[in-house]
Amino acid sequence: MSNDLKQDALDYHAYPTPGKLSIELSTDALTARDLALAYSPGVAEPVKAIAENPEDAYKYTMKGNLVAVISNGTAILGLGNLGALASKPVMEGKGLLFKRFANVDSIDIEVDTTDVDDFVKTVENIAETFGGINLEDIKAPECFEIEKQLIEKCNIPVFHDDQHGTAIVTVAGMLNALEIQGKDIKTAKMVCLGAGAAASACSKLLITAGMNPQNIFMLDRQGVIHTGRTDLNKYKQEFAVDTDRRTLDDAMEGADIFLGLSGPNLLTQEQAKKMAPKPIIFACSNPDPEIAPAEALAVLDDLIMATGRSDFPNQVNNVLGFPFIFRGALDIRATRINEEMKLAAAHAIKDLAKLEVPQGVVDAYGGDPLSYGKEYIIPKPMDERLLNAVAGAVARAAVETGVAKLALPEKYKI
Ligand SMILES: O=C([O-])CC(=O)C(=O)O
Ligand SMILES: [Mg+2]
Repeated sequence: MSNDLKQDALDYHAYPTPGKLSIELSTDALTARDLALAYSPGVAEPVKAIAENPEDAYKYTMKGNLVAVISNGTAILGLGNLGALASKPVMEGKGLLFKRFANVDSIDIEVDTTDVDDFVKTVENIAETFGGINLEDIKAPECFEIEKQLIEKCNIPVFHDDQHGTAIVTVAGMLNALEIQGKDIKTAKMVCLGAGAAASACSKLLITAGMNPQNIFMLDRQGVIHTGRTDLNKYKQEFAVDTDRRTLDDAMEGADIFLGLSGPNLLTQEQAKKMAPKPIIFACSNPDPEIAPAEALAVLDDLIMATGRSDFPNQVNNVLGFPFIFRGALDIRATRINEEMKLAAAHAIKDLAKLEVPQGVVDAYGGDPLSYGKEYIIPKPMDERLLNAVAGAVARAAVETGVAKLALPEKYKI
């Protein structure tokens, strides 16, 4: 990152007040009567109503539009385990995006423990406060167990964004990239660098979308995950393939797709050059990709290149997913976010990229024309159509699969 950007980023967080969020009142609190209603004695009435009927919490409190963004800081972006407190700017950032793009209120909670049971117990005990729980930047493999247990214990949606948000957006962008390059997902060969939360979820959703598991070479720090390895946990074992390829160099030979969900600068130009014609590189490590777009494009002129960043074309980042997915889930009071809802979100994002781009979006991104193609495989986060398209798709899928407690709102009917 340039020194300018670094200092501007620190200033952005420091001024005009520290951090990126604040809490506003949503009712009048001007008169003595207002206070008598808002607090003692009036507050006793909603208390009694909720005690009698817990669903009334949605009617009388902010629960229904409130998401908790919860992390323990063990996998902050692609930066690694920097602790709970250091994750707070990212979690506040997710809150900013929730509010800015989908008018979802959120509060970040940094839980200072690396113990799975401790983490689950903490979240379970506070879950009722919220309409949904967005787990963020928790390292694998703990994140898998944490999410599984919390989904079982909570009757509100629990969603690990780095797994499913990233997977939904990746599948959306990948289907379009494959189409533009004239490749078939059923035969495309992919190298997935990284074997953490995002890598595992992206690979699974790509398999659901048609990719052949035998065509995926996943690599962790030890190299290709293959059936001969004895050091694999059960989550990595799912991706073990019978191959004699061992290193990233071996794996890249003839690959159609490179999907990076690992760390900065781990793919060289020499390795990129080994790919098949018309390759696709999604270098999604944040903030610094596995290979810089300029470096990759310098050696592969027929490449489709995407990163997780907003300052390059093709931003494949979970910001295109989580605000709208929760909007849809909250609007029909979903009890969970199931596979059908995830796939519906991916297809909604994919399809939106093919529509003409409104001038407001073009202007917001510097004025250069944007149309479906190599440098525009996925909509821009500023595209206001995402809200209705993705939230609506999620809400409809929830109703169809029987996990919605409310009827489909008029605005989502098609
Ligand atoms: O915050 C972002 O830009 C995307 C994300 O969830 C991550 O990298 O962990
Ligand atoms: Mg994250």
